Amino acid sequence: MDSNSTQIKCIDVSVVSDSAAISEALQTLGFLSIKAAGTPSPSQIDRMFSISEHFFINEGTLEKEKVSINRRNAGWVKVRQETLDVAGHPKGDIKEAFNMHKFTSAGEPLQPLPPTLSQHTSEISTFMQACHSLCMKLLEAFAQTLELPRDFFTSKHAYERPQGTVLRLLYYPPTIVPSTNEASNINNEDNPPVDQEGDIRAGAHSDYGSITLLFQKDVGGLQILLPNGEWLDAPAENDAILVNVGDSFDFWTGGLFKSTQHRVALPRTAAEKAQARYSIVYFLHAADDVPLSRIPRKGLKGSETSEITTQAADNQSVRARFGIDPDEVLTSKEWLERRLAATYTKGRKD
Ligand SMILES: O=C(O)CCC(=O)C(=O)O
Ligand SMILES: [Fe+2]
Repeated sequence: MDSNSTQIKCIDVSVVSDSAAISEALQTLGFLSIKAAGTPSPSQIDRMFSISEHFFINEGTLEKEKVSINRRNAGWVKVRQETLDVAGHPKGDIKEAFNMHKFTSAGEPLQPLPPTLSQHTSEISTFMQACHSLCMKLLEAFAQTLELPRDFFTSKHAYERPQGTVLRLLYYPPTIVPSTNEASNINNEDNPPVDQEGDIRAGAHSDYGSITLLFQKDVGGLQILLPNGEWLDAPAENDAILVNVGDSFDFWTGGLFKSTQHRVALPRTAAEKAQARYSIVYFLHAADDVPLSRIPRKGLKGSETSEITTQAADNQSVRARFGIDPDEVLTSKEWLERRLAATYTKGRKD
């Protein structure tokens, strides 16, 4: 195990009751890695990567454009359409994405899907439900960690309540044309070619919801911002699911659980530049009307005992980073809409 994997706390989901380990991970890095999750199973994850690759490589641009990203955050995102770090990388992320809202409990999609995805609705639906159950297990463990009732967080995320939860397929194209080693002018003539110095695959950001499950395959690039300002390279481990908490937990816990910034760097060596990167993300969001208000402080184990932790938490909290007044309470939906409006500077469909 290299030093970077040791910095990311690894827990076995069957012992998810190890609340001390979870608590420490969420209060320091905001990320943890889980192995042996059981569900989604390794074969389900593999299948989702195949489905994703088939969509990004074989689906025609016309079909993709028909399902272009809309204001409900569903659909296809083209290269440079989303700008996660507007200040640092304003030309837009070098990635494509496809966002799917949760399907109905009967497995029906609630948005139009392109042909390469609509032939797999049943597998996609099962995968989403597996991701959701894993998130519910984690939410129960988080509640336990905070000495709150077991269903304190799960009740805010019931599968049938309207919410911003999405399954996102991500494709980061190669940044050079392997045969010529020239910068590739990625699938989109109106875009400038990739600039090795000034571009990024995904700009620095924190996630907006409650829990993020990240599935990676073979190719690294994810970097996590450490408290000392350095970027930690997160290894791409095919058999691990990387879990991080998003802004909602930061709001709920007053910054005690970290919604840590992260980014996906451009590949560095010629061999890496010629490679595409695929990842799959499940973004869990609380139901639309759930307020992102501070949860009872007595539940925040550690917050009274360590003043330093609390101060550090407050300084880096989402409220502090975005200059949000301590009295302003947003709902889960309002926060999501505010963040999306800031990052889709080039527009979305209605
Ligand atoms: O692709 C990845 O590894 C991370 C993507 C990410 O952070 C995001 O989409 O929020
Ligand atoms: Fe993210």
